Amino acid sequence: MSITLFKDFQFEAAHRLPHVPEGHKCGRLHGHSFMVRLEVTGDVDPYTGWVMDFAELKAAFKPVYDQLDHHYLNEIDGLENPTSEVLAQWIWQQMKPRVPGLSAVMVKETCTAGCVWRGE
Ligand SMILES: Nc1nc2c(c(=O)[nH]1)N=C([C@H](O)[C@H](O)COP(=O)(O)OP(=O)(O)OP(=O)(O)O)CN2
Ligand SMILES: [Zn+2]
Repeated sequence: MSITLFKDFQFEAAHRLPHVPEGHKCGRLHGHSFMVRLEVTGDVDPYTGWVMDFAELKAAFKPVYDQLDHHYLNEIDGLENPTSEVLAQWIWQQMKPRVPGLSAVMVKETCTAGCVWRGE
């Protein structure tokens, strides 16, 4: 039985979007409490009753979290234009080798805005 689990993370970071039109508010340096949701899809182990331990997923995300939390995203390799869309794909690239069952990465910049990357 295949099922999708998720775990949410929050980190604080600053960014600016260098390719927005002149005068756009997001061209200025500002910060967000970013929310990241990692989804993992797989079979439920009949003995443990889970796809994977949430704690294992948290441990796998820790090195990525440490790169992002309280950092200026534009200074990170691959995040020179740190839109939600770019960040979701970047997190996917970091996490997929660590978590083969990864099926989606959601990034929310605010309570009302974000995106979901489901890989290729
Ligand atoms: N498709 C995208 N559009 C925008 C992104 C993005 O990453 N992808 N990012 C931004 C800015 O980072 C901005 O900080 C967030 O945008 P917005 O939702 O407009 O922010 P507000 O909190 O001000 O939203 P309101 O609902 O108007 O209060 C912009 N666009
Ligand atoms: Zn922003």
